[in-house]
Amino acid sequence: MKQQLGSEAEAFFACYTQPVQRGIRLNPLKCTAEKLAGLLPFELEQVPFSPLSYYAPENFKAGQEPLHHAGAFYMQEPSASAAVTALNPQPGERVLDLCAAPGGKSTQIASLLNGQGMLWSNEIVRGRANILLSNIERLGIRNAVVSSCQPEVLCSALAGFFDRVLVDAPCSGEGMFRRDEGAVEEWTPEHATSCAIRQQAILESAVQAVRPGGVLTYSTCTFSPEENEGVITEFLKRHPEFELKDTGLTSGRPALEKARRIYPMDGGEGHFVAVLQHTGDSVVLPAANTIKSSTAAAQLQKEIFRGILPGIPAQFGEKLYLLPLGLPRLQGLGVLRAGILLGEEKPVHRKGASPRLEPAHAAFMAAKPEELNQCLSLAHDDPRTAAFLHGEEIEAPPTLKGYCGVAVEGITTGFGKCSSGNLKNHYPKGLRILGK
Ligand SMILES: C[S@@+](CC[C@H](N)C(=O)[O-])C[C@H]1O[C@@H](n2cnc3c(N)ncnc32)[C@H](O)[C@@H]1O
Repeated sequence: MKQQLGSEAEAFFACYTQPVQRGIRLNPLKCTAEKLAGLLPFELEQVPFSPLSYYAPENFKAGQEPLHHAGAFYMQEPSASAAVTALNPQPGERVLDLCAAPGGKSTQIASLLNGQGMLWSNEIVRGRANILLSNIERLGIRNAVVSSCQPEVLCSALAGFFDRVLVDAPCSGEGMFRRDEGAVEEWTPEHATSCAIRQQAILESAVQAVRPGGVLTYSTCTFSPEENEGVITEFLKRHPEFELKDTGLTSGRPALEKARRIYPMDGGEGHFVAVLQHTGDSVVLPAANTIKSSTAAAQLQKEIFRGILPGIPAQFGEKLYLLPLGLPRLQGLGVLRAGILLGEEKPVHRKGASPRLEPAHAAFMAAKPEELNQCLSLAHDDPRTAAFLHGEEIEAPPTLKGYCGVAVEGITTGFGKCSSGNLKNHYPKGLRILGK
């Protein structure tokens, strides 16, 4: 680091005697900056890497905040938000996040797509893909596909399909040293070299998925030149059809002239970001999906939502979905979720009876209160909010009957089933706040 930073090395090492920098990112799909500022127990101070991100105090316990359960924000290390700012996704585009769990950058991409276009979030490790999916659900993202697939399989099946691809690569994690002692213990020079080999391999897969004219953004949270400038220099040698573009970031400092390095003294824990543009010719797109519309899914959609949302109501096994428009073929790509999970068909053990349609938590999370047929509105400090998040039955106006959303401060946070002035709790057991 002394060699890399020269006269700034002292300032760099001095940062390691300071507390870790934490960040919180607004989810504009569900909340506004004014609402967030009014309800959080600290002042919002903007970070220099993304207009949606703010610093958070070291002792802030997000999991205890009803607004976190509502999906109003995502906790993200401040400099990590720089990669998606540089990726610069535009509403209506198709964007692939190839190494996506736990979902910090995917949920940021979804915020910028603003419900238009398609986000494909992939995570190779299945257990981590489940965490990614739960964050996609919590933030109410409607237009995402979540998969757990090998990058080479996914990217060759979806060749040329994406306007923008993000590779937020697994790395030696030097930018994590202040918050994760495990990262310090794991670090060896050999580990950095093996990471660089893996990063090259992931980029070799990713490159196939980018359409001509499209953008490939590479990021890591390490300072090692081998995994950053080294990987990009090698990539450009192998791929003359790509050129390095300016990241558009003004914070941090230049690397390879157009890429960007962020160090702890720049206001975040540390990141490297490079933007590569495909300058090649046209490509053959993957086959479109031909999915039959399902009447059960359409019916469940009507039971939950007031109006018709864009998408294709579809059924796979007992599960009912509202699929995003323009999906490619999904077979063999380890897809865990496409679009909104509306709910499930449950068999009724009575002769001639049609199956019961049971809504899913995810369907309510993706809705604004005004889009729901029924919704119980609570203030964040209403004792029923805490009781609901603990999994308890709560009081509701007797006029509410059947499945009903629960909104905290105007943000849908879950649902329940109302009868006789009570709401039976359907807040998922795994998400409940334990203890009082
Ligand atoms: C830096 S993390 C991604 C963080 C994520 N983008 C976010 O912002 O929340 C890198 C991810 O790559 C995954 N990964 C590990 N080996 C991989 C491989 N060979 N190919 C693709 N992804 C891999 C890891 O499981 C990890 O979730």
